[in-house]
Amino acid sequence: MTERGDDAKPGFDEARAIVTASAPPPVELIVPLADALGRWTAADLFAARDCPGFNASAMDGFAFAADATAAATAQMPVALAIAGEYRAGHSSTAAIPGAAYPISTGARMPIGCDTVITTERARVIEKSGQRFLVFHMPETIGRNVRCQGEDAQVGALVLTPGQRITAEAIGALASYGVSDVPVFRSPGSRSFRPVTSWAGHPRRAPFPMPMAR
Ligand SMILES: Nc1nc2c(c(=O)[nH]1)N[C@H]1C(S)=C(S)[C@@H](COP(=O)(O)OP(=O)(O)OC[C@H]3O[C@@H](n4cnc5c(N)ncnc54)[C@H](O)[C@@H]3O)O[C@H]1N2
Ligand code: MOO
Repeated sequence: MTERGDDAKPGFDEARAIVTASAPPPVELIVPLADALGRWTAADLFAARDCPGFNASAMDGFAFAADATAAATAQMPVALAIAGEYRAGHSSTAAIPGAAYPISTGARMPIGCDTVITTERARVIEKSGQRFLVFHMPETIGRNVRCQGEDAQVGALVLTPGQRITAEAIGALASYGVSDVPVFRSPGSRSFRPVTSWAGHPRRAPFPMPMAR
């Protein structure tokens, strides 16, 4: 930083040293996540749960086990009987082997299903009142599925001390089940002692600061 060249006033580094020396050590607080925006972390933060918390569909479509489509060709298509239904909020139950399930974005995958085809790509036929999902080629396993813990696993280190809690961090912490956040109390004007030897002129810290919160 440039020095001011004015003997009556300290240069930047000296001024900073004076202010730093007059500041008390930072105070740690635990605040609810909703009050953490803009603060600085005071400790390591760990994911409190897996994110996603369960295997979920990333698309509206049909869930099935990709294995069941392995033999599909244009000449010998594979037809999976459409059963049940999985909507967001439903619990997961065991799939009938070889069946396909209508599923919505965010819904839990049926146990035993590992792949989702979107409604747009799905070819559905009906025979004698039963609907079938038809494949003319094998489907890639894992497509359109968000796996439990793929963003963060419970216990994963999410933030280290001294990091600014941004809006993005708030969203991530909420997803990871973190509800209370260790932060440093924001400095307030009352945190600083008056500076009494400022080139002989009693002064206070020369800039306005927010009150402690
Ligand atoms: N077969 C396909 N599936 C999906 C596709 C696709 O192209 N084909 N796109 C995927 C993508 S990308 C996304 S993103 C998701 C979107 O699904 P969501 O369920 O997340 O979103 P919506 O259907 O729009 O539902 C949102 C729902 O929330 C209501 N809303 C909006 N704001 C608020 C608020 N502040 N508080 C409460 N509720 C709110 C809104 O009215 C809607 O009802 O789909 C993939 N799947
Ligand atoms: O419309 Mo989306 O791309 O997952 O947010």
